Amino acid sequence: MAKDEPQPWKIPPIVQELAGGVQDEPPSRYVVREQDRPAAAAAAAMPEPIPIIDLSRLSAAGGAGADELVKLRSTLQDWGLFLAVGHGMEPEFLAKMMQLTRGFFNLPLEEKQKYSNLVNGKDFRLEGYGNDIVLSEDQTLDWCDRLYLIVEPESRVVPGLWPSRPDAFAGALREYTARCRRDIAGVVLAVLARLLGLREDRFAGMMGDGDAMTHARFNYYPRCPRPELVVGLKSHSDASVITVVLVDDAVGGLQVQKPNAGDGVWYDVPIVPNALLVNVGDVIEIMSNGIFKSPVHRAVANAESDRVSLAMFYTLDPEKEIEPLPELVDEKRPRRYGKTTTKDYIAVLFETFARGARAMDTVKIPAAESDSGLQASVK
Ligand SMILES: O=C(O)CCC(=O)C(=O)O
Ligand SMILES: [Fe+2]
Repeated sequence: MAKDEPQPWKIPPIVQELAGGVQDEPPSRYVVREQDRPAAAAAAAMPEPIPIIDLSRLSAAGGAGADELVKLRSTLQDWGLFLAVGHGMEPEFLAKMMQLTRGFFNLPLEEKQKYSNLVNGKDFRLEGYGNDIVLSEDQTLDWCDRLYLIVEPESRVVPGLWPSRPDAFAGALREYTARCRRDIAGVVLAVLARLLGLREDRFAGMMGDGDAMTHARFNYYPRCPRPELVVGLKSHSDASVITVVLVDDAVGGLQVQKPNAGDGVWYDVPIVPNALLVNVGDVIEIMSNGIFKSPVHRAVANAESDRVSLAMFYTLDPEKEIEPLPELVDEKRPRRYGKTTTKDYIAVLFETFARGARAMDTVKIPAAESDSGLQASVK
C-alpha cells in the first residue's frame, strides 16, 4: 500500500455510535482474548477494610493524624491506591462534574467531532475527542470513547479543544483542575514524600517544574449487550506520578489487581459516594525504587448502563529524567529501575498499551532481593 493511502483500520469508530447498533455480539475488533475476558464471576469484592483515607485527618495533630498515616501506608503497600474522602470538594460540585461529563458525551456527534483527536480526519494526536491510538490492524479495541485535554500549565492549554458545550464545562473544569491539585494531588504528594522519609516538597516541587503537565481524560463507556466479551479500558498502569479519578457514582466498572500478590485476581473497586480514587503512577513506582507500586487496573463495560469517569494524570516535565531517587537506593535496596524521561516513557506507554503489554516492564531491572526488604524501609 502506498505510504499516503488511507489505512481505514487506523481510524476506529466512535464506540458510542457503534454501540447503538449492536444488539448482541460486538464486532470482532472489540472481542478480547479468552484469558482477558471479564467473565462475570471472575472479579472478587475487595476484602475489608476498603482503603478509604480521610485527607483532612492526615494533617491533624496527634493520634488521629498518626492513625490515618499508618492506614495510608498500609493501603499504599497493599493496593497502590485508596479512596480519598475529607478532600473538601462538595458533593454538589462532584455531581456537577459528572453531569457535565455526561452532558458532553450526550451531545450530537457533529458537535463532539469539532474536538476530534484525528487531525484532518486521520492523523492521531493525544488531545481531543475520539479513541486511543490504533497502531496495528489486529489491535483489540477498547469499548470506550474519551476526551483528552491538557489542563495545566496554562501555557499548554489549547483553548480551541475545550468544549464550548455544555456551557458550564470549561469553567467547571478549570475549577476542578485547581481544586484537585490543591486539595488532593498536593496533599497526597507531600504525604508520600513523608512516608518515604523525604522532604515534603520532594515530589510536589517537581510538579511545578518547567512544563510539568496535568492531563484530564474523560472516559465514556457505552452500554454493551455482551460486556463479558469486551473491556472498557484494557489492563494498564498509569504513566503518571499519581492519578486522581472521579468515578461514576452509580455504575461500577473499575477493577484492580493487588500489586504484590502476582496472582492476577481482579477486584472490583467499590463506589463510595463523594470519594475520589487516588492511585500511585509508574513515576512514583520508579522514583520510590519500587517501595510504592503502580497498580494494574482496567475498566469493564456494563450490560445495563453506560458509565463515565474523569481521570487527572499528574506528570513531570517531558524532558525530566525519571529514575530511582538516590536517597532510596543503597546496598540493601539496589536499584530496581533504569532511567527514562516522561516524554520517552509516555511514547513507550502508547506502544505497549496498544498491544496489551506494560510500559513498566521496559524499565524494570530484575530483582535480586525480596520485596519484603524494600517494604521494611518505608518510614
Ligand atoms: O474508568 C475508570 O474507572 C478508570 C479510568 C482509567 O483507568 C484511566 O483513564 O486511566
Ligand atoms: Fe488508568
